[in-house]
Amino acid sequence: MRLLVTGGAGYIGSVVAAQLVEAGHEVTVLDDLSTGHADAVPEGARFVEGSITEAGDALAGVEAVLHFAARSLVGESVEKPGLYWSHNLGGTLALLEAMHERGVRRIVFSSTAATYGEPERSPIVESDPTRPTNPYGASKLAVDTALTAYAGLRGLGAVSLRYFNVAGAYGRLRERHTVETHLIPNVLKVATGERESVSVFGTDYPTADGTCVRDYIHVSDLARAHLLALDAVTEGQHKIYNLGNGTGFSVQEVISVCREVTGHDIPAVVGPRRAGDPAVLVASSEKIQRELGWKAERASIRDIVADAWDALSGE
Ligand SMILES: NC(=O)c1ccc[n+]([C@@H]2O[C@H](COP(=O)([O-])OP(=O)(O)OC[C@H]3O[C@@H](n4cnc5c(N)ncnc54)[C@H](O)[C@@H]3O)[C@@H](O)[C@H]2O)c1
Ligand SMILES: O=c1ccn([C@@H]2O[C@H](COP(=O)(O)OP(=O)(O)O[C@H]3O[C@H](CO)[C@H](O)[C@H](O)[C@H]3O)[C@@H](O)[C@H]2O)c(=O)[nH]1
Repeated sequence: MRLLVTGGAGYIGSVVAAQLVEAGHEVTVLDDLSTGHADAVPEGARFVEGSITEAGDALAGVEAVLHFAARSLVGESVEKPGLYWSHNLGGTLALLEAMHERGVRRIVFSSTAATYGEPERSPIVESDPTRPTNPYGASKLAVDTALTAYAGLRGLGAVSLRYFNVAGAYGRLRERHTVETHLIPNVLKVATGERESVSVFGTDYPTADGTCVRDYIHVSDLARAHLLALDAVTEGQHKIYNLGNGTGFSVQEVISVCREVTGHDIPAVVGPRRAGDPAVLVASSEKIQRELGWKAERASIRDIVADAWDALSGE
């Protein structure tokens, strides 16, 4: 298929773009490089530098869009909510209008566990309440709502994938955020000497060791789900799937695995809680397994950390 990948110079979008090229698709990447890197765009993909608000020309001849471009820092979204509403919701609405004008009727969208907010139960299923606790999650939920409306009103075919904690690397493609907030890359940067220690944000949560529990999914397994989602897009329907491994690991457990993998003692400094962090976020991915046949191949936390470490330390 002829595909447009927005945000394809970013961490997850570049891995999906690479897998799409490998599968024989004709890929155009549209990215404004606000947080991405031009050298992450895979060989074999066409690169257009620009914003999703001006997607017109990049959509020529395109059959489906995979939409990753977004602002995605929870803390920044609390400080600058307008930026998140305008980029994530406003930008996506502009993209949807441009798609409509060009007759592009299929989209796969990067949604997030942050749409659920503080969960009532674990693991989280797709029918659970969505009560986001920050503008980032709220803006992503608003896009999900818009996709449902466009499917009903205009016959758009949409699949939203609600990622939990994405980690690991795909060959050389790894997390390279200038402002890095995610746990695993920050812990590994201690092992490379880029940071002196890692902060543990709170040890008084109602979990076994007092630190937050998250569901880490390998970026390669996550990317593969997008290829399945693309095949599952049905015009007039909006389908939503969680994507995680169904197993939670605490911050302390992740740091221990990073110590084992790197052989570095990785000093950890206990600090206060980070605002807005739920204690436990674990996905039920039973729906995508049942309906699309998705199955994780690199589910172990050790493999996830080892691949991230190989990519980082190999540079
Ligand atoms: N990393 C995670 O754990 C995680 C979890 C849940 C959801 N997500 C979602 O997955 C998607 C990708 O996340 P990521 O971690 O790869 O982030 P990233 O910052 O590495 O990638 C985002 C890319 O989008 C580009 N971009 C941003 N705004 C743009 C715009 N207006 N026009 C064109 N390009 C633009 C950036 O330059 C960047 O290359 C995001 O939508 C994010 O909200 C990520
Ligand atoms: O230096 C750090 C970084 C993180 N943490 C902790 O590690 C856990 C994981 O934090 P991340 O920042 O790696 O990931 P989040 O769970 O905050 O965020 C992820 O899940 C969110 C859903 O709530 C969004 O989807 C978001 O895009 C996605 O990255 C959290 O308990 C956090 O407090 C630390 O202790 N120290």
